[in-house]
Amino acid sequence: MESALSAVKTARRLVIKIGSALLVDKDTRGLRRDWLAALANDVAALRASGTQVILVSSGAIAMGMAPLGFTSRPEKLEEAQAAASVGQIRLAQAYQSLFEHHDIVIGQILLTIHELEQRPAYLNARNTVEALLERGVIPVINENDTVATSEIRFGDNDRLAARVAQMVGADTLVLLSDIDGLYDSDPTTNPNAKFFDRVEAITPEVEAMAGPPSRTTPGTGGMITKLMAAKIALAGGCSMIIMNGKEAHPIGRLEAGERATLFPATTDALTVRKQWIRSLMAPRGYLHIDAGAVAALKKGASLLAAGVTEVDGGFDRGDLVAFMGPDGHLVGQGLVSYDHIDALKIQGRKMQDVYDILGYVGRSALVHRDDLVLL
Ligand SMILES: Nc1ncnc2c1ncn2[C@@H]1O[C@H](COP(=O)(O)OP(=O)(O)O)[C@@H](O)[C@H]1O
Ligand SMILES: N[C@@H](CCC(=O)OP(=O)(O)O)C(=O)O
Repeated sequence: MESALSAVKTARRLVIKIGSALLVDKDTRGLRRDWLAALANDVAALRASGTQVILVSSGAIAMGMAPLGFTSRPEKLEEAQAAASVGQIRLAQAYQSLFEHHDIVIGQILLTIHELEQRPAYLNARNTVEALLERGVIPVINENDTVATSEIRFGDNDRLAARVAQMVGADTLVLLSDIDGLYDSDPTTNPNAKFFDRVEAITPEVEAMAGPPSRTTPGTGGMITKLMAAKIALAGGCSMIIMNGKEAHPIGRLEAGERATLFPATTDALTVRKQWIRSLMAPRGYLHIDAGAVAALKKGASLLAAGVTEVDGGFDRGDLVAFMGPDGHLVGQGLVSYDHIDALKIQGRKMQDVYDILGYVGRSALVHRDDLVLL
């Protein structure tokens, strides 16, 4: 049976969420520099073993409090946003300088719900993460607190991390928290609370264990937002782990047998994605493809522009298009990487020519193999 450790060890793509309470000392309000340096070590080890790591880091508001003279987390949105503005730049600086010691280049991405829910912003964000990972860069993601208004704000980074995990098709999401996992009631108030090392489903009974959101600690979410995150992650085919990250080297500690709560996914991210693509019913366009392309798709390849003989319809990048074989039959469908104007220009052409034709290099295939299904 999958354990929290194997969910980390076998992940090709791992999202690690770092809560505010870990990064910022609750008494001094300063950065826990040694802790972050040790985390950089863990991330370097994961990367060396071939795991792609994406970090979702809170801490902007907490880091901006001391410089602005706030002694508690500001209640007013504009004050929290001012703190985030001051704190985020410090946070990024800290990541940059501490990860540099391990020859790790980091890239900052600040997201709002908009980018996670609306195409083509979603596709741009996803492609940026892909481009960073291809180059060995560790993306460090936070909510863009300074522009997100209250109605469209996550506020906690648990759900943001789960949406990111879903967006990048991560296998496992690790929430590093100030608590080692889920108990049947809040263990900070009930010393007899029972710990779970595995939760198969987020039932109403499980949700009732989490209690209301916390507002007292440097973090914001409490256990309930972690369970909401688990629902999002599991729906995306991503397993989730809650573990205590307070002590240095949390990932190393997991390897040494430290306990954690695992929410195991019952399916993988790619299967979920393919099921979703299969369920889509309204193509915005048609790509007529030759016999060679049909054979390549059957072997699991991406659809290259070279195999396309005709482009029909007015579609945008990311829209659903259907593939028609040489005999006029429906072969499959997928999410296209170019809009119809550019697709028309590159149809039948080799990918090497795409730059000359379009003046930019898009994704290497017209429809990537992860974005298509045969019907
Ligand atoms: N059933 C529960 N199991 C574990 N923790 C719980 C539970 N109910 C409430 N909590 C509280 O949730 C807190 C974790 O949330 P939070 O402080 O927001 O963490 P983070 O900063 O990692 O986002 C714990 O410290 C604990 O007080
Ligand atoms: N984006 C906010 C995150 C808010 C926050 O503290 O989230 P969490 O650590 O999930 O409780 C920040 O950087 O301050």
